[in-house]
Amino acid sequence: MTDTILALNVGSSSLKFALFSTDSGEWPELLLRGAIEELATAPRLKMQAADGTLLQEVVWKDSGDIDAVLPSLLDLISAKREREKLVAVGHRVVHGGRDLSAPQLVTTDLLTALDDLVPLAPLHEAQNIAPIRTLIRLRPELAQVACFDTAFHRTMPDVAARIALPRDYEAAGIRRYGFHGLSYEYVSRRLREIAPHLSKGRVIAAHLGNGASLCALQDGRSIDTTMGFSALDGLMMGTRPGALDPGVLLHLLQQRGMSVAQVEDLLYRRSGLLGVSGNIASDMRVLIASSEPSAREAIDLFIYRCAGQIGALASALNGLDGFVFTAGIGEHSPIIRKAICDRLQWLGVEIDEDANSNNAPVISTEASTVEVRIVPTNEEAMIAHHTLSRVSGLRTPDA
Ligand SMILES: Nc1ncnc2c1ncn2[C@@H]1O[C@H](COP(=O)(O)OP(=O)(O)O)[C@@H](O)[C@H]1O
Ligand SMILES: CC(=O)OP(=O)(O)O
Ligand SMILES: [Mg+2]
Repeated sequence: MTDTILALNVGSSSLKFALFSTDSGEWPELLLRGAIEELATAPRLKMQAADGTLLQEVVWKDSGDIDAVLPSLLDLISAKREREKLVAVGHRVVHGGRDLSAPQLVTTDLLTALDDLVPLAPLHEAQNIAPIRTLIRLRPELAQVACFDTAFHRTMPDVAARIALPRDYEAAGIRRYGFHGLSYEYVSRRLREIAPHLSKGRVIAAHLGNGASLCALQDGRSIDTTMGFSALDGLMMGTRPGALDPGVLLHLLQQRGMSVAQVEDLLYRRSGLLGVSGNIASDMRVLIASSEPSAREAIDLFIYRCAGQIGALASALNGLDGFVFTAGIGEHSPIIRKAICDRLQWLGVEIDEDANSNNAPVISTEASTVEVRIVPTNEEAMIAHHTLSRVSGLRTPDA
C-alpha cells in the first residue's frame, strides 16, 4: 500500500488541494489535484487526475465553510484512491509571525500560537487553522504540518523588513513579513531547473492572483517584497487596496466615524478591483469582459500600481535580469501581462506578442534585456515537499 500526503491551500477565494505519493523521493509525485471555488457562497469542487483528466465535479447546495466540506472532500479522495493510505496533511498557513520561520508539525502549542496570529491575517489565518482542527477531530492519527507563507521572506535584509516607526514597535514584532512565500519558493526552485542563468541573477516574480504581490529575488532568495506586516500592503488586489496612505485610515476612523470592524471589512473585502470597478467584480476575467468604464479604470489602476512597484523592486535589486509572471492572472492573462510589460520598456523589457498570446514559457523578445517568463506556481507541491520532509524527519534543503 502506497502512503500519500494531502496538501491543502486555502486562499482568499478558493481551497486548492493535491494528493501526492510519498514513494518518489524528495519531491512527492502528484496523484490528483483540484479546487473548491466560491467556498463561502456556492462551493463547487473540480477534481482532476495528474494528467488533467476530469475525475469529479460536485456542487454543494448550501453555502458552507471549510469544516462542512472537508469530510466530503476526504471521502471523495479516498473513493478515487482506494489502494493508498493517507498518512499526513500539509497546510498553507499564511502568517507565521515573528517566531515561526520554518514548517512545523502541528501540536497543541502550535495551534495556540496560530490562534494569536488570526488578527494579523483576517482573510486567511482562521480559514487556514479551521481544517487543522477539523482533521484532529476526524482523523487524529494523521500527522499535520503547517507551512508558512511568511517563511521564505526571512532572508530579507533589515533595511527591507523595517518599518519607520520608533524602535520599540519593531521589537514588538511590527515589521514587514511578506507573503505568498510558498509560491515564491516554488518559483525560485523551478527557475533553478529551467533557467539556471536567471536563478543566480536579479529577478522579480509577480504573484498575481486574487491576492497579489511582487518578490525581488537575488540568487534565488527573497530580498524584498511588496506585502508587509499584513497581506494588505503593496499591489492592488481583488478586494484589497494595496499600499494606502495611513492618513486615510485616520480619516475613516476619526472624521467618518467608522468602526474598526468596518474599516477592516473595507480594506480586506470591499476595495481593490471590486471596489474601484463599482462592485462589478473582483475577478479579472469579468472585468476584462466588461464594457463598463469603471471596470476599465479598475484594470488601469491595477496595472499602473503594479508597474510602479516593479520599479521600486528593480531599484532594490539594482537592475533586473529576469521577470516572472505567476498565479491566476499572471499565468493566464496575456492582456494584463502585456499592459504591465508595456510600462517596463524603460527597464529594457520587450514582449513577443505571439509568445505572450500563447502563454509561452518565455514571452520576451531576443532583444529584450530582461528575460520575461511565465512559471506556473505550485504551492501544493511545495507544501507536500515540506510535509514529507517534516514527517520523514528529514531536513528541508535550503532553497
Ligand atoms: N484567463 C484569465 N484571465 C484573467 N484573469 C484570470 C484568468 N484566469 C484566472 N484569472 C484570475 O486569477 C484569480 C485567481 O487567482 P489564484 O491565483 O487562483 O487566486 P487565489 O489563490 O488567491 O484564490 C481570479 O480571481 C481571476 O481574476
Ligand atoms: C497572502 C494572500 O494574499 O494570499 P491569497 O493570494 O491566497 O489571498
Ligand atoms: Mg493563492
